Amino acid sequence: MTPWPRRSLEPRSAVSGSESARLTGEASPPIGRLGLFLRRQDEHAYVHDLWPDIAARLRLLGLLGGLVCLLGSIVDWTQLHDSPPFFWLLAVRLAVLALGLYLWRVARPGAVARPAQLRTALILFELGVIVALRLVNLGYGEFSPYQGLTGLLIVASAYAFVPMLSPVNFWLLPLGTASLFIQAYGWHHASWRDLSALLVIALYVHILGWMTAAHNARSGRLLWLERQRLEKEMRERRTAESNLRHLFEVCPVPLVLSQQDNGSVLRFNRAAQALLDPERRHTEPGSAYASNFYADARARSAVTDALKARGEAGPVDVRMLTSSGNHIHVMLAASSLRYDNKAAVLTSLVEITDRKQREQALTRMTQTDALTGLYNRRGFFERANALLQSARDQAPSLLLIDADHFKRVNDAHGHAVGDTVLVQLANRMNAALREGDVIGRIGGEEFAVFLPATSLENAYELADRIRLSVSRHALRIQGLRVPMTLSIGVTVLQLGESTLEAALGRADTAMYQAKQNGRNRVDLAAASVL
Ligand SMILES: Nc1nc2c(ncn2[C@@H]2O[C@H](COP(=O)(O)OP(=O)(O)OP(=O)(O)O)[C@@H](O)[C@H]2O)c(=O)[nH]1
Repeated sequence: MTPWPRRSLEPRSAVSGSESARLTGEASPPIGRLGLFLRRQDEHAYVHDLWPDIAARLRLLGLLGGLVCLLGSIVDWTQLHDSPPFFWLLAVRLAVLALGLYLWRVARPGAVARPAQLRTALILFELGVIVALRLVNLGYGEFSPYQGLTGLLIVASAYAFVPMLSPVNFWLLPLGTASLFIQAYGWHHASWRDLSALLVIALYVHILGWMTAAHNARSGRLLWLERQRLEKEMRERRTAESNLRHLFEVCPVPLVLSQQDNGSVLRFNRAAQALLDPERRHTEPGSAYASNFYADARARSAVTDALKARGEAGPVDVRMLTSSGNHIHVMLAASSLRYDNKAAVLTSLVEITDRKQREQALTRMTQTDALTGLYNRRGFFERANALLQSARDQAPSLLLIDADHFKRVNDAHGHAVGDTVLVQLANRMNAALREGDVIGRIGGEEFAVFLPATSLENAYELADRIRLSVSRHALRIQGLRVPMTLSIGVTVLQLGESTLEAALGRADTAMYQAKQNGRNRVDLAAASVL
């Protein structure tokens, strides 16, 4: 007999709410004292669902029980030979076999699950066995304690083995034993001495049997409810997952799901595929890496660092590279999550290339001198100050260049020619510069040049080259020969100087000094020694 936890030995009040609800969620069907569902439709669903197991046990019971009952005829023969009681007992045993076969048929392999029919067939078979046992006692015309013990053994196996499908199954077993005692005492006049020992065993078998059967019935039903709940949860989870997957796919915002550890792309949604991989080169999971799509490694590591530190990054504007090699601008936001039990990153992208280009065009406009195409004053200071902040090992130098007697050009040839002179001067200066130098027109006929990592000596040489390139070859404008000269002030910045202002003041003084000293000159700022 199966052991069970101590608390289940005590008869229970109906576990309608608490336990089954705790195990199976709010709306669990109530279970009664006998471990059966209180509602018929719940019992029906339970048997229907566990049909293969329940039917297998009952068809074995029907077939074996019926055959064993028939085999009892051999014992009848040894007792009764070919007397009339032998034949009517044979008829009774055949009837029990028929009921057993009926139970087998209802529960046969492949049969349609019919819980109500199965319940009836089981009750009929049990009734048949009880009636047959009583008639055997009657046919033998005597009562022996061995017959009583055999009956109790059958009862004990029934409690342990037969699945209880209705309260009738519980009541029939003690009813069968009670009928045995009534028959033994009332019909066969058995002595109380013989019956008392059997009565103690019978009470023990029935009390233990009821508890075992009720415990088994309850455990089976609770397990079934738990399984139902889990299956429901799984179904709901699968539905939620499929909805999410669908939403992910059709979401108009480009979304990329990637592994956090190596950046391997697990999935693009349609919009992200169209944006980052228009030629659909990476349709298989793992065939692309998120890092491939960043145009700027620094932006990529900023996003990665933020994800590691806070679990999310952005929104931030990032330049990206599509799989076809085009640069695009996106506003990127990313957050860490778990996917397939691994750390993953969901990145959303909003393309802002047009906006960015408009912004850049606008910025260029506000930073550019419309006449010469050089930086204007604002643009020059923004660019040069940015370079100044990043100056590390060698200090930069600054030139301030002013056209000499420019007013005379305007006066002599008109403003339009003056404009062209400014453009040609800008071109000549530009031609003398290296890549990385920054030149701007910061006043009417005044230019500034920022020379990153340039010594005063080199800056002086460059300034003089510029001066000579203008003074040695007069400008030619619409057939006019316009000789021009430049006065240039030169200064070097100190490492650690945070703005250009002081340096510009020094260069301006040096340039003014050059004017004073006769123009067409390069002068160094005071305290600057070559
Ligand atoms: N054509 C033209 N002239 C300009 C522009 N901006 C400023 N100017 C003129 O440049 C001249 C500057 O004259 P000044 O400040 O007296 O200087 P300068 O004649 O070059 O004499 P010094 O600087 O002392 O050598 C003025 O006549 C301005 O009108 C411009 O964009 N186009």
